[in-house]
Amino acid sequence: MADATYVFDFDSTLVDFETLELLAELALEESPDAPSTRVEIERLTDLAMSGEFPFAEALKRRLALLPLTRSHIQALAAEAVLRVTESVIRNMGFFHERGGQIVIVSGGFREVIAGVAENLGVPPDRVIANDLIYDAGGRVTGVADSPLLAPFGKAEALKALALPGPVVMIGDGWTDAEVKQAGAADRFYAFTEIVRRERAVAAADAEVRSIDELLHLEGLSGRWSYPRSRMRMLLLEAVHPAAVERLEAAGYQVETVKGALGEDALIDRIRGVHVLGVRSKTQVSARVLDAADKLMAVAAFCIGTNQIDLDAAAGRGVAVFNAPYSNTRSVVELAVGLTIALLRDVADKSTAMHRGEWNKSATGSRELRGKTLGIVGYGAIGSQLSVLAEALGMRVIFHDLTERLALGNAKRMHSLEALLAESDAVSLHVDGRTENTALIGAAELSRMKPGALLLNLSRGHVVDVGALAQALGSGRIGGAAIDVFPDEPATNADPFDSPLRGLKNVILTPHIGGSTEEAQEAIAEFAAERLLAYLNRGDTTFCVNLPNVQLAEVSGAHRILHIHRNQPGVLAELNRALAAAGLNILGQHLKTDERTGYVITDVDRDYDPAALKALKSVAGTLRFRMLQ
Ligand SMILES: NC(=O)c1ccc[n+]([C@@H]2O[C@H](COP(=O)([O-])OP(=O)(O)OC[C@H]3O[C@@H](n4cnc5c(N)ncnc54)[C@H](O)[C@@H]3O)[C@@H](O)[C@H]2O)c1
Ligand SMILES: O=C(O)CC[C@@H](O)C(=O)O
Repeated sequence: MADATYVFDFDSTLVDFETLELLAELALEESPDAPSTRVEIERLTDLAMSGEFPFAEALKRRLALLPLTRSHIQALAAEAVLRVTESVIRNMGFFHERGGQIVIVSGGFREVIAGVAENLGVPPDRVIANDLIYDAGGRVTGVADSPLLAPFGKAEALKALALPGPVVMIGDGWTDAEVKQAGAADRFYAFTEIVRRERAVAAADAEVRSIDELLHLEGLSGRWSYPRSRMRMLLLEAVHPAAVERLEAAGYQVETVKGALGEDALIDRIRGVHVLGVRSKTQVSARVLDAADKLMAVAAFCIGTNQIDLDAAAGRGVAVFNAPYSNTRSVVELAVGLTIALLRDVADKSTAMHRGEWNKSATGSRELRGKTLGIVGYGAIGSQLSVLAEALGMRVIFHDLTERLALGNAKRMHSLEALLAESDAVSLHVDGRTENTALIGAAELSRMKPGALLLNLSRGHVVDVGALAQALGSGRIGGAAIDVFPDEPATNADPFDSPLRGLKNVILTPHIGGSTEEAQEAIAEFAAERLLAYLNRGDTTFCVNLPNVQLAEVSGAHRILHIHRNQPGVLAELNRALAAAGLNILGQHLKTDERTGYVITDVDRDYDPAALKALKSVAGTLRFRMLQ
């Protein structure tokens, strides 16, 4: 199919607008009738594009409605080069390499199209469009007579060119569908990246949602790479819309679900999904991963990744990402606020006021200043809390399993027991590894200072809540602020229960440590970028279960990504397979961890797809994919 001629429509195909609608905006800026005129122009455009009204007549009527001048046309031409469709931008290489095989045919205006055609490498004599006529004052008075204005105009104009090879027509409108119907094209693809017109889709050989899909169907993309718009992303747990926007803008298909899904429900939904996005509630177990026939990556739109079976994912070549710092500050601010609220008994006093009770008393209320805060887990959150607490006048001690830099005057404690014995308030910020289950149980609570406070904003299983309820009930512990629970409801509609309900000086929050607008937006942007870097160029920076490799965009090459079990001889066998496929290696990178290896190989453009299949059978292969 390499010798085909590719004929592209312009409006809503190469660019993301309809010419006359944008001209209406420009020309009617000052007009009091602008809204009604715009509606009429949109109506005529839709009628013409869906084939319900003759194109030439619709063009004439729309032009008559607008006080158009040369400067409006020039302004639109300048804007058009900036409004090229996302998937056209991604596939500039195709347009530049095959400019001589491409024709642009449009009922729009040559002056508007010329700059875009030039940028795409399409020669001026391969642009078929209308020429505007101006009067002496530069006002548009109509369009020059051309075959485009006759019935089946595009088809007739193309026939006159006697194009070589099979002719492939790509466009969003009915006049594009007519090109094949009138015998001027062999195939018609309904292009729906910008607008989906049912009548054109029904008449098409296939619907393509992007240029990537077109190239895939025409066998022109790297035959192993997969068009983005066919890649399905499933984002659960009300991930912030900024992520959806970013991923859709990059050409991927995104589905969202508000709450978490249970294991069986997720197993039902995961088939055919290429990327899964979760927050803290959805358990991505080995069973889920077994059912995930297409899964390439999982993004945790949060810090914790204990809800994901990281080893099982690595064993299937599935990359897992998170957003390790985007909500850190939000958690810290809440921990500080909760400590003050506990020291001043704010929650109980407020509840009493709501019942109509006035209890002005200082008894038991204390300042933060001078108190000792014991931080368990001095990672990103713990160390940031240390800085803020010290700035508020607290004395900070901490305990961590690994060596951590003590910030400010914070003092390291060599055991949890020593920390518990000295702290007025203990704040837990350990990670969610299973070994941390019941890290704070009855024995640890009994080692705390009488009346001390406990805060848990880490993971629910870290505290034995039954033991805590007893210690609070007996007055041994003076108060607690708990944000995370062993059993958390999957959605806001599900009920919540805990032995901590109803106890005095206990503040319960619904796992909102990281739930600020700032944090959720930052997480969405960070995690979406990580996913795109991995999908589009193989970059695994910040991946939590595969070796981290930072990679630049692929340019002038195909990139082969090969994830394998870390066992002897894989690289040698891979390179033998590449040599047998006749591939010239332009660059290669291997990184391993104790269980997995990741090889990135950039090869020159000429390759035989059949021979590449051998790469899949290299012993130890977990996953293999090709970028272009
Ligand atoms: N409540 C929320 O909404 C919310 C928001 C974000 C993060 N989190 C949770 O907060 C926790 C901390 O997050 P982070 O970003 O600081 O993680 P981090 O990985 O940067 O830090 C965790 C620290 O805990 C230490 N640690 C682990 N087990 C320990 C133990 N038994 N004793 C002492 N130290 C131990 C680790 O060595 C590490 O330094 C995680 O569990 C995370 O899931 C909760
Ligand atoms: O947003 C969430 O569901 C979890 C937030 C928090 O626990 C995290 O790990 O970042």
